[in-house]
Amino acid sequence: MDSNNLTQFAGAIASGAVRVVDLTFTLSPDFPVIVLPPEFGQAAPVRIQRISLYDAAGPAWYWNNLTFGEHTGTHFDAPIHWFTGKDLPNNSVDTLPVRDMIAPACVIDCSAEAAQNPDFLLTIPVVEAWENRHGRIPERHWVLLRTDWSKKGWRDYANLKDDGAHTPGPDAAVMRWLVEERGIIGLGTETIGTDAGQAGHLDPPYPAHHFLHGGGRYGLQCLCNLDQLPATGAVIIAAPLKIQNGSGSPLRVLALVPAA
Ligand SMILES: O=C(O)C(=O)c1ccccc1S
Ligand SMILES: [Mn+2]
Repeated sequence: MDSNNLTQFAGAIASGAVRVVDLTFTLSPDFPVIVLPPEFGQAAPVRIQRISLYDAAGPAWYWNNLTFGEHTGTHFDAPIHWFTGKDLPNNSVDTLPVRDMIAPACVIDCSAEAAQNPDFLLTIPVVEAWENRHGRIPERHWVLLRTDWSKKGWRDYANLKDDGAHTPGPDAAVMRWLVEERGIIGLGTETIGTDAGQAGHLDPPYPAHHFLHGGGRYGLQCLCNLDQLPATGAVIIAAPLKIQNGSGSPLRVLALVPAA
């Protein structure tokens, strides 16, 4: 692509000919974070501690100290996050190839199924039916699972019951298939994890994490506004913080969408 095309692309964004859709929740102490069984370590809650607000602590400036877990809010999972990806090269947020931070996306709308069943699992037949309509999922594409879960409001977001969270996600067979047969770059979900809330009972447990990160692929969680994206044609910008040896990070996720 020559520099002229890139400049024209920037012009298309400025003119609105290419829409920029924000797929990110506001990072807030009020946003729910994943709750693991009590015997395990937990994500630190988001804390925003004011240092000064144009006051005696800082007469001309406003700033804060931030505390948060790598896996809080709308965030990115790197392969090092899971044991299956722990020995892969360039597997942390500070070492993964920057070219992987911009990639096209396929959006699979399972909002009706998730509305009927909070434990809905995406399967190979559901994806094959999507491919019959929209074409085969190309390599190095994100698969974004639209469930409209992000519209539930923060209070009901985790949908925690006595036996853990009940939220939709992929089954094990489709995760192995998407990584090994379709070569996706990663899976994005609206829910708190790329895995279903009850994924600990699947085989292998947490199959999205298992196969994505074992295959050197990535996860995006707590996305919103997927209903504003076309089934194909959007390009995702997802650049995690460059945290030393980081397993993931909160980030801004943007979708570039050709104006209709
Ligand atoms: O990656 C995550 O945020 C996530 O969902 C997770 C984090 C840690 C342990 C298990 C899971 S399942
Ligand atoms: Mn995560």
